[in-house]
Amino acid sequence: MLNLSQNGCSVWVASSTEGILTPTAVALGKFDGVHIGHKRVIQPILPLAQDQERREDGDNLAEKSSRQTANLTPLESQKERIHSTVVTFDPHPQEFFTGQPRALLTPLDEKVEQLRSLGVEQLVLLPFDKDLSALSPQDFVAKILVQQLQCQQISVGEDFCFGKKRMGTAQDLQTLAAKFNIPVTIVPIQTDIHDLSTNNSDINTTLTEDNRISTSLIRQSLETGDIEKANRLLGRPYTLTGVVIPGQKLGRTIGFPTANLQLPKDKFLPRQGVYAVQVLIHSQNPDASPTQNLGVMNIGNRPTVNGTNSSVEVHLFDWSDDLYSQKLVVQLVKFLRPEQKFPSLEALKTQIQLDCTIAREILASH
Ligand SMILES: Cc1cc2nc3c(=O)[nH]c(=O)nc-3n(C[C@H](O)[C@H](O)[C@H](O)COP(=O)(O)O)c2cc1C
Ligand SMILES: Nc1ncnc2c1ncn2[C@@H]1O[C@H](COP(=O)(O)OP(=O)(O)O)[C@@H](O)[C@H]1O
Repeated sequence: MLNLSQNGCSVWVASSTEGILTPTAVALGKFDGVHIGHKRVIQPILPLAQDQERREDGDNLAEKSSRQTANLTPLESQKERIHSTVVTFDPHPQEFFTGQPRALLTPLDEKVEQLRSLGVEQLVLLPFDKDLSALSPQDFVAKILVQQLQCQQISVGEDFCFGKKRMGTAQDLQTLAAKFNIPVTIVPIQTDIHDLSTNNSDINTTLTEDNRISTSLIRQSLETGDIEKANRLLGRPYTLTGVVIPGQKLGRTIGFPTANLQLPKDKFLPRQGVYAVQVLIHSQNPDASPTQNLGVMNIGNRPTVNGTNSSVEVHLFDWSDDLYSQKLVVQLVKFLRPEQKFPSLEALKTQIQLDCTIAREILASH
């Protein structure tokens, strides 16, 4: 069990159901990206929403809460607090079945940070293995949700599937959980309204799977460099978070020092090329607030200097201090151009100067 905390708030992260905070209100899913559709699924289990549901649920809930708090000392009633819990699978089920490592929009640390900012108290990573994948929907509900998680409330997306061969649907979950008096909220799939209102006049052709807000639609947008769309679907900027490591020390010789980022191995990278970015610099002092800066980023192999490996590097505007070992959170704003092989360092330098001018304009009006 890990307690990852920041700014005084923390998320309990458990890699099994042992020793977790119970009872729980559970949002179930993979939640890669924690996009706006995911947030709608998580929202009903947050403490405020739980209170509201309790108020709205009249007699039924009055009876339930008196059952929970009757004859309890304040400490005991605190123990009975329902803990908002996101339950997900590790590894990603697709990785388990294909054996192929899967790049993620939000590797663990980023997912925890997003959940923390939403007010989620606990993240349980169910080890996705042969045993878990073989559980029937009935057993999943009885053993995992009821017995181990002591679940009192559940929220899932409309397309949620669970149990052996993904046999159980969200409706099945509702029916099975009802036998244990556990209410299940089924959240409708969200669509990208921007595309519906701007792209097409024929509404029937646009109300397709293509407009569903999903992790794969965000991945596609990032792959094509459509950062505006990815950010819209995420409800926040797509970010690359890493620690600054040394590079070839060439940047400073052309007047554009670049902080090279070491990213988690499983981080999903957007299209290679140059971007306008906003950057949060976290100093090593955990109590200090991050500083916000603007800059340009290149993702690629640096063919001009015969680079062999892919790198992610950021040049910050109006900055000249050392950044080695610091944590940067780079927020992508706009894709500017693909990476190119220039005939000389001088030609590369001229192009980077132009990139900076364009990026400054974009970021100023952002
Ligand atoms: C805004 C920006 C654009 C870049 N564009 C290219 C490019 O088109 N082609 C290329 O080979 N390298 C490009 N680079 C990478 C440079 O080659 C790299 O920053 C330089 O070699 C310094 O590397 P170092 O940090 O290892 O010293 C770009 C870097 C930045 C910051
Ligand atoms: N404006 C800036 N943007 C990015 N890094 C900067 C800047 N000014 C100073 N630095 C520092 O210089 C380093 C980059 O210089 P560079 O010559 O490109 O070396 P390296 O190849 O090690 O990245 C960064 O890691 C950081 O410590």
